[in-house]
Amino acid sequence: MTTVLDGKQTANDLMIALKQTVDELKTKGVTPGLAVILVGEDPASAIYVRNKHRRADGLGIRSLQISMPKTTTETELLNKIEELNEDPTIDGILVQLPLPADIDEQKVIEAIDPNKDVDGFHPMNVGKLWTNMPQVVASTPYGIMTLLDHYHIDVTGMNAVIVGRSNIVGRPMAALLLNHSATVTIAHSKTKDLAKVCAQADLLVVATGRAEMITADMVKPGAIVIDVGMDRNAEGKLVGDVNYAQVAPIASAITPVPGGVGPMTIASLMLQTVELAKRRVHADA
Ligand SMILES: Nc1nc2c(c(=O)[nH]1)N[C@@H](CN(C=O)c1ccc(C(=O)N[C@@H](CCC(=O)O)C(=O)O)cc1)CN2
Ligand SMILES: [Mg+2]
Repeated sequence: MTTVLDGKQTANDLMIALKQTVDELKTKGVTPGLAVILVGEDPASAIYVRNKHRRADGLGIRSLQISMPKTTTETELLNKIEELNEDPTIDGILVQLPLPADIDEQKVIEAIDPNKDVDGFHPMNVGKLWTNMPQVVASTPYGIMTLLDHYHIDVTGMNAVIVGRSNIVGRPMAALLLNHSATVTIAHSKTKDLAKVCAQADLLVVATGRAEMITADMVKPGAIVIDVGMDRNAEGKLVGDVNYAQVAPIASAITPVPGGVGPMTIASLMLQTVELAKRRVHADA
């Protein structure tokens, strides 16, 4: 029997407990504050930002949604970040990616106060993660670890293969799995004999952005398969990077798309915003 790792349900369960924590923080005079900046009109980004706002709202987190036009200059964006860095009511700052092409993404990420960098993308937080002293961790890999934990899956000693080397998913995923004592391989578009590498995996995490590219022959029977992809297939249907129909029957556990990793990404953002806000209680005490 294959276990479907239900990210939607898990996220809902976690948010019930988190609401209590937020309520407790409020009795101590701290309302967690999250600022989400969206530059331009990318329709998918607009949906994700709206979903983040809804989740925050439901928890009682103060969520500041800042929409800036696609004509925004890099300087204007940096000034806005500076303003939020200085705002004591804001615990977490996030700039929705991707940014318009004429804005330097790395420069923007590095402008965020590392202590408010709720996405964990700032080099200081990346460094802390890779030295196994994580402060804030990228939401998608953090959500995947939380989902595995929720299903009592211990990755210690597992052969973990990650397909994809992005700063948002692949790299931080590798660091987290290594910190949890998995044996980690990062595969990517230049990897030789990808099918053979994937077929060695006890845990396969796929984040390539290529619709249904992981087929049954690339998966070891009994493997745990985590699909980070959100792609459209030829019929325009939302699918993952894994061919679910082929792979689900041979996997021991698998995430669906939608309803797997995506909801956990947003849940992680909420969990870490509240963690950042908790430090305000200690600072004020
Ligand atoms: N600053 C950031 N930008 C981006 C991040 C990020 O973590 N920080 N990640 C992605 C987008 N993303 C969150 O921002 C995100 C994407 C998708 C989902 C989600 O819940 N997906 C649903 C399906 C949605 C659909 O129907 O289209 C699911 O998987 O069930 C949540 C968050 C890039 N940018
Ligand atoms: Mg860019």
